[in-house]
Amino acid sequence: IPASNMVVEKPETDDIFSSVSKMEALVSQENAIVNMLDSFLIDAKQRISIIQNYVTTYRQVMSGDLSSSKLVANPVDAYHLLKRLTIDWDVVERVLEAESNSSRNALNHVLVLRETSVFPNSEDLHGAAIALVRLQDTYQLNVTDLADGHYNGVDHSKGQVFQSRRDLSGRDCLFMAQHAFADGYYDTALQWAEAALGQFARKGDNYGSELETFRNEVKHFVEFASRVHDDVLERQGPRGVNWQTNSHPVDRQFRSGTSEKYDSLAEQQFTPKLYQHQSEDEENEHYERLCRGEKLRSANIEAGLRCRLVTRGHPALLLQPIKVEEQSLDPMIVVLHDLITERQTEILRQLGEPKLATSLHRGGEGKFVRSMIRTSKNAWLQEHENASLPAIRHRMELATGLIYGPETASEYFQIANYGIGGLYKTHTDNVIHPDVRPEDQDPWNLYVGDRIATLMVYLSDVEAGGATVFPRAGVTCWPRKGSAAFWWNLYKSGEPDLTTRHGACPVLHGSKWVSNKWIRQYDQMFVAKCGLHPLEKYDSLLM
Ligand SMILES: O=C(O)CCC(=O)C(=O)O
Ligand SMILES: [Fe+2]
Repeated sequence: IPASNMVVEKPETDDIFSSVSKMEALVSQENAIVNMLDSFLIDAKQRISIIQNYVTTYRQVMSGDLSSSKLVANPVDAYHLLKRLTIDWDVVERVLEAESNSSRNALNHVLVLRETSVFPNSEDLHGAAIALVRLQDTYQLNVTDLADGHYNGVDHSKGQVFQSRRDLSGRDCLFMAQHAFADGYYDTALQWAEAALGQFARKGDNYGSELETFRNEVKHFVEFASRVHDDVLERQGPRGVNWQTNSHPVDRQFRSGTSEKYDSLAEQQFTPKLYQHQSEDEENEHYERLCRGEKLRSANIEAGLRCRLVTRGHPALLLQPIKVEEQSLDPMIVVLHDLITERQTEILRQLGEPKLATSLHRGGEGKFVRSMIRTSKNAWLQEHENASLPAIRHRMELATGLIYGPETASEYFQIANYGIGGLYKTHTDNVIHPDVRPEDQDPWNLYVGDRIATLMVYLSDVEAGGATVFPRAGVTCWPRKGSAAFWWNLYKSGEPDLTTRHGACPVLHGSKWVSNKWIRQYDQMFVAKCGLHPLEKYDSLLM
């Protein structure tokens, strides 16, 4: 198996939050635990009532100013005293013993589950908290509404509104505030802290804390976070690669002295910077705006985009043409509607599901790492694993005019599933890196060439969020089950075309599945020929 087709190493303890598919397993897990606790509770209540009876009877007998000598003077009472401390006490003792066995059993049951099957750990909880903080920020959700479990979809024209079963408590909001702060969202950290007070004042918490104590906790956090907020704003400005603040300082005194400076900073308006290099920070800004569905291109450019049916005169396509929607002409990015059938999307998902492992991406030293830059799980499928796969591949070949068959021509099907807030920050799909020496490149990549093009099929709809965006090209593709996005990663000269840098937006609601097919350069030499000019580009689909 070529090394590059297997970039996934299963981490020793795989997290759960990065895939909705894994999260689903937790639901039945919790159900089993609660059923067990339920029967524990029924028995326990019986046992508690026996103990309660013992105590109540004693208190009844001893009520008033009854002295010990009076009690034992009465033969019936004396008899009862002896009975309580013999027979009755035996029963209570057995009940207490049963109680401790039973709670130990319940505990063991959960401990075994924890050892042997999917069970989240604190990393998962932090992952989920960071995901929420980022979703709020990316989609500019109202923090107070979100604390109430209430949020709008991304596409405002659809008017979708989501409501969760439970809201966030004051303490949950403070937890979010701390995560926002640690992740450099100094502005939203303060909003979360404010929401924390609101929620706590209205509903208290489950742990019995006093409002006053909680207020103090929040106050300390806010004082510290505000100082850092103002300091960062003063020194570094309101926004950078890994921090953001409000436009003005929180501290009023600080604000009044230097207000003009901040006013002018706040007035700086966003103007799209397309088809050219973007700094990391600019790229992020474009990414987020596109994720929210903002249009960054002129109406003029969008007016030139067309839909077409492609047949290439091929019999199979005459019967079932490819429905092409141009998303961008330069760079060429197209969506192929209904490329594969609903049934085929299900097959790909089902085959991928049991193999999902946390996605890795290339980190600083060229090593594959897992991080919050790519939060999803993925799996690789070889064609022989299912009889439907060659047919899917064949349709892809017809659609794009490229060669997929031999091991050297395209990679296995990669199946990916995104979890809560799952995303993949802007990147290129290229695997040959211009700044890495040839001897340090993966020899397989040098042998078969770079990923000349990407064909990515959406295997699910996504209720909200989860678009694929191209910050330099100003394009947003919305997931639709069975449809695919196609673009070129290389110029005809073989140089990487960085205008197709792209990313996956965080999933706001739902579960997103995609399947990637990466086509390698050298086997395409007779169908995707090289050009004469270094910046010459390929046509959308090879005709
Ligand atoms: O999921 C998406 O929308 C994009 C995925 C992607 O770019 C990748 O897997 O390389
Ligand atoms: Fe990609």
